[in-house]
Amino acid sequence: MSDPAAPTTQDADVDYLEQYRVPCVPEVYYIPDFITEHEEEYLLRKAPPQPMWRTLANRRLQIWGGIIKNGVLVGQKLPDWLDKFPDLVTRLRDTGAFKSAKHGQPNHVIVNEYLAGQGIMPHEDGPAYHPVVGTISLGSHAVFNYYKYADTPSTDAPADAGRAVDRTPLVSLLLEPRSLVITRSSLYTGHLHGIEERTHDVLGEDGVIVANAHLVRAEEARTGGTLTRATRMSLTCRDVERVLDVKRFGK
Ligand SMILES: O=C(O)CCC(=O)C(=O)O
Ligand SMILES: [Fe+2]
Repeated sequence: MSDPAAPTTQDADVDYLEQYRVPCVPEVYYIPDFITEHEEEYLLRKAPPQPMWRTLANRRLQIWGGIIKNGVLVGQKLPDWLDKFPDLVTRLRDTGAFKSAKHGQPNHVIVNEYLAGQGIMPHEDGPAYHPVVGTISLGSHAVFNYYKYADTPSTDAPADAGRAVDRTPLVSLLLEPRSLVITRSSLYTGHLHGIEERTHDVLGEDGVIVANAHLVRAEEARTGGTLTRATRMSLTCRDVERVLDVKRFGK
């Protein structure tokens, strides 16, 4: 079993993140083995309650931490499997990545599950979130792409409302099982992100050059080769700044 790469509180500073910095991309950090195999197994097989899945055309999802209405989170306590075992919230806080966020740690988690061949269209996430996103991958890898708009953004145009997208990714990252990727940059605001619907990813010169090649476990990212996708579950963890406290109504 691999050890988690999570830091202890005393080394929760910029240096911890620096070693995981993705070169040539502003403020993106890739941390392999952020969670253990045991934790991964628990999260995949036991944790997300079956009745909570919402099935969409190309993935299914659960949303934890509350509902966002008009940019305000109607907050609900995160379940134990996100903040006790595994203690993901504390571990994410201890990376230091959320230091500049209002609550210093995530309060909202989207769980997505993709079968091999499924993905998510290029999109923007909206303004409710502080521009720090922590994404944990479980069960399978994915190639995560950032895209730019094909036109020059006009300052008063609403985000992605009918604007053409340049379908050649600006940057691609390989997200391996048990890894964490932290994005704290303009890549989340003013750009789009997505995952192509594929059963296999060809890496290297004949396929995708990933910007985090030297940080990943898979040799294929450096030497070239094909990775076969399986079912992937992702946890997209964020700090929603504006929270309506409804403790008195809920658990
Ligand atoms: O599965 C992922 O890593 C991406 C999920 C995502 O972009 C979203 O839920 O908005
Ligand atoms: Fe997204």
